[in-house]
Amino acid sequence: MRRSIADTKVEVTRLIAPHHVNPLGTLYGGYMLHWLVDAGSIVATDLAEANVALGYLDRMHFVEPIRVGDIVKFRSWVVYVRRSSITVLVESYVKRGDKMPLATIARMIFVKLGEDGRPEPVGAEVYAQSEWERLLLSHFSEWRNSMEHLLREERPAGDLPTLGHLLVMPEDTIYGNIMYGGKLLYYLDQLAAIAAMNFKPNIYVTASVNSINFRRPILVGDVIEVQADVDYVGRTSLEVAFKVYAKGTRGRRYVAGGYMTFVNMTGGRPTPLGEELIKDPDALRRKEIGVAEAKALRAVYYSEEEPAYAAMLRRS
Ligand SMILES: CC(=O)SCCNC(=O)CCNC(=O)[C@H](O)C(C)(C)COP(=O)(O)OP(=O)(O)OC[C@H]1O[C@@H](n2cnc3c(N)ncnc32)[C@H](O)[C@@H]1OP(=O)(O)O
Repeated sequence: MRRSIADTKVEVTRLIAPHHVNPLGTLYGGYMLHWLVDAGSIVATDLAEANVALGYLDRMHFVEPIRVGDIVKFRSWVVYVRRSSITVLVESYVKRGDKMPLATIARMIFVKLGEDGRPEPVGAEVYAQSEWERLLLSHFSEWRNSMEHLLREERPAGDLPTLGHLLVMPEDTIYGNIMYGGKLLYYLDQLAAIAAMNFKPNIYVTASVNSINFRRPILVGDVIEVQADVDYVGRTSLEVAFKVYAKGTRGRRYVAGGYMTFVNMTGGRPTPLGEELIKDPDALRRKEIGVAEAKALRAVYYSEEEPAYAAMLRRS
């Protein structure tokens, strides 16, 4: 089966309710992460016509605050297919009068699963028929093919402080007894924010997820151990590194890991943290890339014709 990238598009719209927002009145990052994974899972499942596993979520930026009563529109596309993996772009936008700025963007890699739960050929491909589709296909094929070493990465040896444990319940799952990636991200956003608050008690908002690798599946009945620590503090932002282990009848195994950036909004706007700290020198590089990308994303808007990401690529 062959479909143009444009033909894979899936749209979902949501209304923001009071229980979705933090004390500042802006949307909790965990809800947004869950909804982005929903939008990505739908478009990947639709193409694969089978179960798909979320394996990797690349830098995901929150570029526009969202408040109660906002209408948020999500659009997702399959932008590249390899043997058994499906690369997906998800964008969300928020209505502001007659304009719709980009609220978030996420790039995800899913893997098609066979009946036995193992990766299986997708059996479908996407092609480009317009200029923006060619731009995205060329960009994402290059990006995806450069990712292999990151997807296979085990976290470096050495533990971070253990922040908490969770028991995986049936309501946390997606297929059979596998924990849903959107639900894990929902919990991780809260736990990483707690790591930030343990470092300094402030009001933090999630600015970005700087990558997360879903290395192994987590099953119902597993106990998840979340380790997290602040590894970088800038003027008003800090990064939390986290590692996730699952413990159960199959022993203790490393299942996921990544980084999230939070901004101190205690003063109602980005507020100095009062001390700078660099535990992980790579965090500086992640921050520079993230800041540049978020700036580029703030300059593009919803367009009926194409993803905002295409406009951003043209400008860069
Ligand atoms: C929708 C959801 O939320 S699902 C629930 C959350 N996600 C999960 O539980 C997934 C946990 N991770 C896993 O189960 C495994 O790491 C998998 C299925 C992603 C990959 O399994 P592996 O045994 O490494 O697969 P294998 O070596 O056969 O490679 C198969 C494909 O997976 C890709 N792959 C391997 N690891 C990853 C990863 N972490 N992220 C994305 N793709 C990956 C490979 O590049 C290969 O792609 P290709 O066929 O297009 O070239």
